[in-house]
Amino acid sequence: MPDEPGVDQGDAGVGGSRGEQLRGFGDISGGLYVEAQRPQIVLERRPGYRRTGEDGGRQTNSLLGADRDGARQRGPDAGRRHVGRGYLMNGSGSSPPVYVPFGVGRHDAAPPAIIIVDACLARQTAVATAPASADGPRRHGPRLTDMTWLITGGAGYIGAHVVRAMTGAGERVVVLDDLSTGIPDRLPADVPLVRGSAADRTLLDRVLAEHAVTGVVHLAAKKQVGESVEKPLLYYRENVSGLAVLLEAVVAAGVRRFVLSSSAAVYGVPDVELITEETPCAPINPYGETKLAGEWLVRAAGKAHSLSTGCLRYFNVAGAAEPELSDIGVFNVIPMFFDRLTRGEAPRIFGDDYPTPDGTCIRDYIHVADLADAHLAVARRLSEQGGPADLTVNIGRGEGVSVRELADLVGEITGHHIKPETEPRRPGDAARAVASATRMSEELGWTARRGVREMVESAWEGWCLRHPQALGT
Ligand SMILES: O=c1ccn([C@@H]2O[C@H](COP(=O)(O)OP(=O)(O)O[C@H]3O[C@H](CO)[C@H](O)[C@H](O)[C@H]3O)[C@@H](O)[C@H]2O)c(=O)[nH]1
Repeated sequence: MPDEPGVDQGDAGVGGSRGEQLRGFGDISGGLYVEAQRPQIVLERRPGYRRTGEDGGRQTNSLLGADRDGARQRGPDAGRRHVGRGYLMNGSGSSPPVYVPFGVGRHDAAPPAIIIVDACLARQTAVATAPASADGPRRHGPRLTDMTWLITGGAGYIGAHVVRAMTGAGERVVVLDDLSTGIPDRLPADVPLVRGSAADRTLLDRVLAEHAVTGVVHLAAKKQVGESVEKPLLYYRENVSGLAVLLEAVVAAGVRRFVLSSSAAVYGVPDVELITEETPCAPINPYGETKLAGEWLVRAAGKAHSLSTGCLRYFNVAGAAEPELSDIGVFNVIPMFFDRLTRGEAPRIFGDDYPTPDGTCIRDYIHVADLADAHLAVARRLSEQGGPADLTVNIGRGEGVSVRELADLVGEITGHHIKPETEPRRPGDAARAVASATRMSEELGWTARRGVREMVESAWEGWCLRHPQALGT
């Protein structure tokens, strides 16, 4: 094993059968068990993770995450970084690389850790500390989940909130984002970011293996309705063909959980009070079509390849958990109102002759932080043994708000009381699109906690951060 600057080396036991010991790196082909005598094979001295792709180059023969000196740290971080996990790679050159996902307890506890590895795919499926020895009880390390989630599009507006929710709940994540609209600064410093396309098979193979990914949350996609009408081929390529490439990589890597970001756009313009997951899907634009085709693809792949899948149909997403994470696009009604007000212009209401109480369209707005929590709930459900293999859920609040009501609230919160102007209807708008959110609450116990006021307030804070002039106009 070559020395790397700043990297400590230890002993590894890698066995062709349980208990057989080798030193350093070994070939585990055919072996069911890997037993690490001193789990800290190679630890980065600096805390946090190395980044790949963007600035880190290839990672070989290194563990991710732990800072060996962390045990002696004081303060809030003390002891927190002692979960060593990562992978070993057989880099002999004579045989294909074998990746051994690797998880251990606190290194100061140093119990021999038994890592059970799937024989075919060398994928970690469980970690347990060794039984108590004769010289006293062993200290058990922290329970480790065996999941690492790849979040594609994790540097985007919604993706960054998903990253925040999942890492906040103790999940291990890695982000893949081409940064076409994503912003690296949205991510916590210790979340690995790989820059690249979620449809790049070579990159995907590497990332899935190097990070020992066990589940994928796929958010990277094109998402503008109008653009999809002008560029349907681009939307089908990105949202459908690209998804097929990702699923091929996922299946080949033996990843078993897949969560897809879908949209209420799959329903089209149904004439119902509440849209349930059983409401027929009839998208009216290429964006909605690609989301529906993506769902089909995911479910079919799930059935054929034993993938547990979840498709989340988002309704109208708004707000921000922190101002820095807010949406920078001006494609939806709330930022479009802010934009007009900031320029001293009247917000526009597209149509006030709909068959609704005040004549304007009704939508179901969902706070992005609630939406992110819903991803966590679905991801965890898929991780549970016996969880549904195929879950399709609306993510909304089940409450409608009209455009006029929203305009009034925006005026109140921003202090910009410019009377909205009414314009002709916008083609393709449904009079009403409100979710039935009962499946999420009944099956997963998830319900949205934040209301529309909180969405507008937090969105406004984020807007003012980027448009300070909005406060002065
Ligand atoms: O300046 C504006 C902007 C929008 N609207 C109205 O506000 C409502 C919401 O419009 P958005 O563009 O914010 O959202 P949509 O409901 O059209 O679409 C959103 O929800 C869809 C799912 O139904 C898709 O997910 C889509 O990507 C997402 O933007 C619509 O009635 C629209 O006509 C206005 O009156 N004035």
